[in-house]
Amino acid sequence: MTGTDDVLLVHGGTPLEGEIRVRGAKNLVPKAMVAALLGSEPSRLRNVPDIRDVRVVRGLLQLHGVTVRPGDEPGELVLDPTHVESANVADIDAHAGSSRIPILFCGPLLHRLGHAFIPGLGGCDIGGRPIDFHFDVLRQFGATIEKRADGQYLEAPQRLRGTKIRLPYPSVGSTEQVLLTAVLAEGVTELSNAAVEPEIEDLICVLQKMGAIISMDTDRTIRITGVDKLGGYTHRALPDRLEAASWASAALATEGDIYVRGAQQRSMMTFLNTYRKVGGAFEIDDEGIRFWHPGGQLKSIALETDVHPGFQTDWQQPLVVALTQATGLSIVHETVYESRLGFTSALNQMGAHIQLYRECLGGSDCRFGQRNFLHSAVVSGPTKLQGADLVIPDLRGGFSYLIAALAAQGTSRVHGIDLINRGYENFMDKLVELGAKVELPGSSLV
Ligand SMILES: CC(=O)N[C@H]1[C@@H](OP(=O)(O)OP(=O)(O)OC[C@H]2O[C@@H](n3ccc(=O)[nH]c3=O)[C@H](O)[C@@H]2O)O[C@H](CO)[C@@H](O)[C@@H]1O
Ligand SMILES: C=C(OP(=O)(O)O)C(=O)O
Repeated sequence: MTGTDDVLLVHGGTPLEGEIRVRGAKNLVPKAMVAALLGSEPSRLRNVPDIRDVRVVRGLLQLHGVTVRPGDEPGELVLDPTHVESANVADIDAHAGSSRIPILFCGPLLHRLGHAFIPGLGGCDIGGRPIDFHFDVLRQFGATIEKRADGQYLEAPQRLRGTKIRLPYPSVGSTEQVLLTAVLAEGVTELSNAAVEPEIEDLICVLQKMGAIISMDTDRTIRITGVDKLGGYTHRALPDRLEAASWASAALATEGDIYVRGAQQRSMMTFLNTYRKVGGAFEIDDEGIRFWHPGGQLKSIALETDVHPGFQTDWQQPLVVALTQATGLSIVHETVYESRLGFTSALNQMGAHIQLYRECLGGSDCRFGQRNFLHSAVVSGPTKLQGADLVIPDLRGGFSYLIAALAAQGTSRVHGIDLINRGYENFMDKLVELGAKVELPGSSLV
């Protein structure tokens, strides 16, 4: 989708109603694909969504000699790493800026080839997003790293060695970096202050199936005993709890009713508690979760994003749109990313009342309180939203703009919708299935 195709006209005011399905998690699937690189046999990954981050990783794996082909069932990939080889730097560099996943190729490539080239990373522009923890831990394993103009060059002169690591913050990517590196390193690795998101647990399940030895304590400590060789895996990816929550927020903001097939209670407990506090209704069965607006007024809340088991930061932006419809003052304290509230200025143009603050509002102090970042918000509601011209800033911000446009009176022009394909499978088809009145300019209602 490019040029004018990248604009969507959204005619708001219709509740979203019906059923959609979420497949494997954007924040697990590409990493499980990278894990396949560590094996000496093919792996089978099921429940793979057709999203851009998956395509990027597939391309990078293929450049390194991994064959990737569809498996027997829809959404299954077979990844064969038997002939891993060095890739051309210029070919890898063509993926610069496309996703955050390339950084996770470091450990597997160092084990398989003794060297790795990592291009500039992409991902959402919601903060500085440094990768210092990643390189600090890789150095501790024994890797050397050289930053050049086009990217990072890494080498492992000898087999990487297990080590004792304490992360300064429970970073998801850095925890995964340690896991993907430690499993084949010599000796034991002890990682403390690790992230323990459900996607990390699922990655550990993948690695255990391959032959890794990994234990998790209740105090954010993960111990990995390195092994000499790993095999392949067969794994069904856990469902995307972030996409599921986005549709749940869309149901609330548009006064709709959406059954999200595939949504799982276990990984969404914190979201579900918050949803209930706001006044949203849900019903859980074996196949998914139905989310709906039960009528009456929504309630304002105090919300703080945090690492798991806290309220996931990627749930924040879509839910804020629903909070514009709640009665009273809601407080949102974003503690994971320093710049994840900028998207609210467009909501204000649509009629919302959202004021940003540099202070840590709503309870605890976070890393950003003394550093001048607008990372707290007060949302006053309810406010009627009006259609507007919107430019999508990032993945979840983009989905939030779609929700806002659907909840608004009148027509919105949403620019940059291709970005949403990075993490939401077939979102246009799903919108149409739910009764949204959306239109690509120049064509009839889709
Ligand atoms: C592809 C993927 O899985 N993305 C998810 C992953 O991102 P990602 O793995 O990039 O997020 P991290 O958990 O690493 O980042 C959390 C915080 O740690 C900081 N940090 C991180 C690494 C580092 O080397 N130095 C550093 O300072 C970041 O700037 C951020 O403030 O976890 C985030 C937190 O749940 C989610 O929002 C993203 O959707
Ligand atoms: C921040 C996100 O993703 P990424 O880390 O891929 O940018 C997200 O999924 O909301």
